[in-house]
Amino acid sequence: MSVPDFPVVDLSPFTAGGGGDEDAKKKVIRTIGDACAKHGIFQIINHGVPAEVIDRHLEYMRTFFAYPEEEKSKWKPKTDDLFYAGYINTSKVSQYKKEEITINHPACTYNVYPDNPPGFREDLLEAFSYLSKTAVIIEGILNDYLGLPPGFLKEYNNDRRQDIMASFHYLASKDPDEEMLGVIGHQDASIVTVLIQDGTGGLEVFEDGKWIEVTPAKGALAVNIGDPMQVLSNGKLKSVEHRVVRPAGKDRYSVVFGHLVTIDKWMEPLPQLTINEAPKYRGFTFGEYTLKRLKDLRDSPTTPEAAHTINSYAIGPNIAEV
Ligand SMILES: O=C(O)CCC(=O)C(=O)O
Ligand SMILES: [Fe+2]
Repeated sequence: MSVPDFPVVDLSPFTAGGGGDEDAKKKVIRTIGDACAKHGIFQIINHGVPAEVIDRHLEYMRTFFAYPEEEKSKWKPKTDDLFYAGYINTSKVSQYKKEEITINHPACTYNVYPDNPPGFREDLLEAFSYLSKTAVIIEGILNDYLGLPPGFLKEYNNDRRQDIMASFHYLASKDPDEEMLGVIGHQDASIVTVLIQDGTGGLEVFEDGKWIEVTPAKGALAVNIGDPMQVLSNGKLKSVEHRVVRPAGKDRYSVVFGHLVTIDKWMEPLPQLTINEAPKYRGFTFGEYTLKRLKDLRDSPTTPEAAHTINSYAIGPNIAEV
């Protein structure tokens, strides 16, 4: 089921040469902020990432993922650490029928870049750079929506080295009885996630007790709020629960850009936003939260309650329902 009211926002007041008029900018801030408060997700057009860059990256992905396993496996992660980059086929190690190539910020020492197809490395870095710029714009918009001092979030989150981009290939399901989920329901560890979806569909969010499809709008990127933003905003912005259902008989390609904070960062509801209301979360480091989540990913907790989420830091009852 799809819902028409996840807004598709025209970001051009912020991307078309930067000289957008103030009223147009205010309108965008209000629409995006309200969407994040209500749904935690929206789509953007005129987002500053050229269509050629998106198409080229998707084309590179199709070529790369069509290679035999032994070729792709040349670009496996360098280490067995919880933090990794490179090629992984998750369908080999879990029920998730997808494969992925992940790069972290170019400054990251454990990045692995495929040489094949030629130019893929440059393409990955180009896509990373564009998606990062879009994420920074969205962070600034949320800063203003929350009434924070100009540039406050940019200053707070001024180290980009933990940012990550994962390019996914979801394998088409063939058997009607096969598990259809590509990614189970979860909330992201990002401040914001910027997502390229091909036209296939399959992204769903959990709202009002049901799963609702986020139908890809033409030329649009999807953007969702992650846990750290829900904590910093004291629950004003919603870290949306979402999942991916593999469309029957069709391969799906998507690119997930996580605009993160560094692991040393202290997370708690911002003082500016807890003047008139009590904090809903206790403080924690991003590192502690991330390590516990990555362990969950590896060890698959047997019940949803056992999984590490921001609710583990909630103060007071029923905080899950913000
Ligand atoms: O592939 C997608 O569309 C989204 C995947 C996702 O939610 C994630 O990797 O966090
Ligand atoms: Fe996600």
